[in-house]
Formats: sequence, C-alpha cells, structure tokens
Amino acid sequence: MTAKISLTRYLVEKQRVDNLIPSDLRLLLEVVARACKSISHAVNKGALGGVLGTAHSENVQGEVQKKLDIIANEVLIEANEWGGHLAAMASEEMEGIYVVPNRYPQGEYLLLFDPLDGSSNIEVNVSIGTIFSVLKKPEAGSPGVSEQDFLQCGSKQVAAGYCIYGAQTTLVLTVGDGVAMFTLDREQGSFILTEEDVRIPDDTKEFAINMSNMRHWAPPVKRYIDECLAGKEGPRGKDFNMRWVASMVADVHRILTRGGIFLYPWDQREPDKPGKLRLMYEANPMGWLIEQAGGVATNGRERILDIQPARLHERVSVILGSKNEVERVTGYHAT
Ligand SMILES: O=P(O)(O)OC[C@H]1O[C@](O)(COP(=O)(O)O)[C@@H](O)[C@@H]1O
Ligand SMILES: [Mg+2]
Ligand SMILES: [Mg+2]
Repeated sequence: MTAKISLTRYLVEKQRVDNLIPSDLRLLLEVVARACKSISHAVNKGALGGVLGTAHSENVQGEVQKKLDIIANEVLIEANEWGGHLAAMASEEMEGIYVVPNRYPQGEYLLLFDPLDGSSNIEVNVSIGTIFSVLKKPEAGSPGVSEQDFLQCGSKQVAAGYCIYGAQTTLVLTVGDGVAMFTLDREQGSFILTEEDVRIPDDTKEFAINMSNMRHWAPPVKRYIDECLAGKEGPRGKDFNMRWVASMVADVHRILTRGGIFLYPWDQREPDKPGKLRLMYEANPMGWLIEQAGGVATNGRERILDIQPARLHERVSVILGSKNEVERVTGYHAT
C-alpha cells in the first residue's frame, strides 16, 4: 500500500532525503504539475467552458489546432516563464523555441512539451493528456540559449512525465529512479501519490497499433502483427487482445498499468518521414518512463533514448512496452 503523500512532499523527499534532484528542478516540476491541474480544469469544463472545437489555425507540422491545444500551450508557458528555473521552452504548438523573456529571472533548465496529446479525442470525451520532458542547458552558467541546446539525446533527460485527463487526472513522473503516479484529489486540489515503483510485466498478450495503416507497414511490423493475429494456432501459441485509444498518453498509461506493446511505426506512404510521433516531446519522455518501469522503447533499430536529434520537431518510429515483445519486433527488423 503506497503512503498517501502529496507530490510536493514526494519531491521534497527526492531532493532532501534521496539527494536526487536539486531544488530548482523540484520547483520546476511543481509548476508543471500546477499547470496540468489548470489544464485538467479546462478539459473538465468541456462545452460549458467553450474550450471544445477547432481554433481554425495550423501548427508548424501543418495540423489543425484545437482550441485546447492553444489553451494548454498558453497555460504551460504562462505558468513556467517567470519562475526562474527555465532558460527556454519548446512545444509541439510552436515553431521555434520560447526563450524566457529577460524581464524574468533566468534558469538552467529546458522544458519541452506536447501540451495536449490526443487532440482528435477532445470532443468525443476520451482521455487526452500533456507530455513533458526536462533537459539541462548544456553549458550551465553560459549566457543565452539556442535551439541547438535542445538537441540532446533522450538519455540526457533529468525529468519526464505526463498528465492524463481521463476518468481520473493522473500525473506520472520519473526523475530517474522509477516511475510514480499521482492522482489529482479535486477536493484538496493536490496530486496524491497513488502508485510507486511502477513495473511493466516482461510479457503481454495485448498490442496497440492503428490497424488501418496495415497495408503500408514495413515487413517486420506486418510479420509481428500477423503472428499476434494468428493467435493460439499461430507461431506465438496464444491469443492476443488489441487496444487503440489514439491518445499516446492513454495507450502508454494502460501499458504502465497492466503491460502491453505500443507501435506507431514508419510506413511507406511518406517514406522520408521516420514516423508520426515526435521524438523530443512524445517518444523521449514516454520512452524514459517505459524504461524506468522495466520496459523497452526502440524505433525498430535502436533505443529511442540514444537517438541524436537533428531538429526540434523531429519525428520517429516508436515501439515501446513489455520487454520481450518490443525486443521481438526489434529483432525482426534486424533479420
Ligand atoms: O490518429 P492516429 O494516426 O491513430 O494517431 C494517433 C496518435 O496521434 C497522436 O494523437 C499525436 O498527438 P497530438 O494530438 O499531440 O498531435 C498520438 O497521441 C496518438 O498515438
Ligand atoms: Mg501528441
Ligand atoms: Mg499535441
């Protein structure tokens, strides 16, 4: 039974008792959590708050923005820009980096986020979320900050997590010593630790992939899914179940809760595009959480966290979840 302690106390213990995080990282994470709480309230209001529907604009990736994409982005920026912990931020919804204005104190951290993941699920009242990743500015103490400073491998992350706005609002976090989950207690207005040392089973009978793209997949992915679909009578000798929420946060949350494998692979429709998901603010934070819970995350060829990004909005093929299944598909890519 996990002790019912608040996120604030959990982070203070990580700082003072375990000596794992410095105080400015602790404070930064508290601000991110506060912003997520505020996004959660906006999501909950739904049609009553006038937050549903399209914003009639496009982001840098040419995707139509929803009102909530923009609201969540603004909430995260406004909450974080004046705290003194950050040098700059980057977001799915902004083309370039957002440098903390010099009227505010400057910090040493870089915050990246997908402010609203699963945008296509907003109006249909299905779980959505916010994904975040924290890096350290490479040359601490040096003046200024550039986009180049953000281009670090996922293995350099100092904190990562997501907040899922579903039946419950749950914040899931790692600072490199396992994964913890905090459920928002709306009466108290605080996140309470409800799960510690989250572990993903090595084996699973549940896969998550958008099956409508099947005819476009590369042979290793097609082989893996064909074998799962063949069930008991096939080479795997067991029946598989399938889930696809179309919100990465929700699919990853299920995998952290009960195991499974998630794939958003490269496909041949746009051969030059490595995948759909974004490396720096979707795959890296989720990949680290999965690894911290005992799972594996690859792009089919290499560990996601080892990929050296060349661009802020770089895309990547993603295979993550239960160790033995991810290793199996990754192995199929090598043959
Ligand atoms: O609609 P598709 O192609 O199945 O894509 C679903 C995927 O797209 C995403 O929604 C992309 O995230 P955004 O909503 O932040 O653009 C992932 O969360 C999800 O896994
Ligand atoms: Mg997303
Ligand atoms: Mg998004």
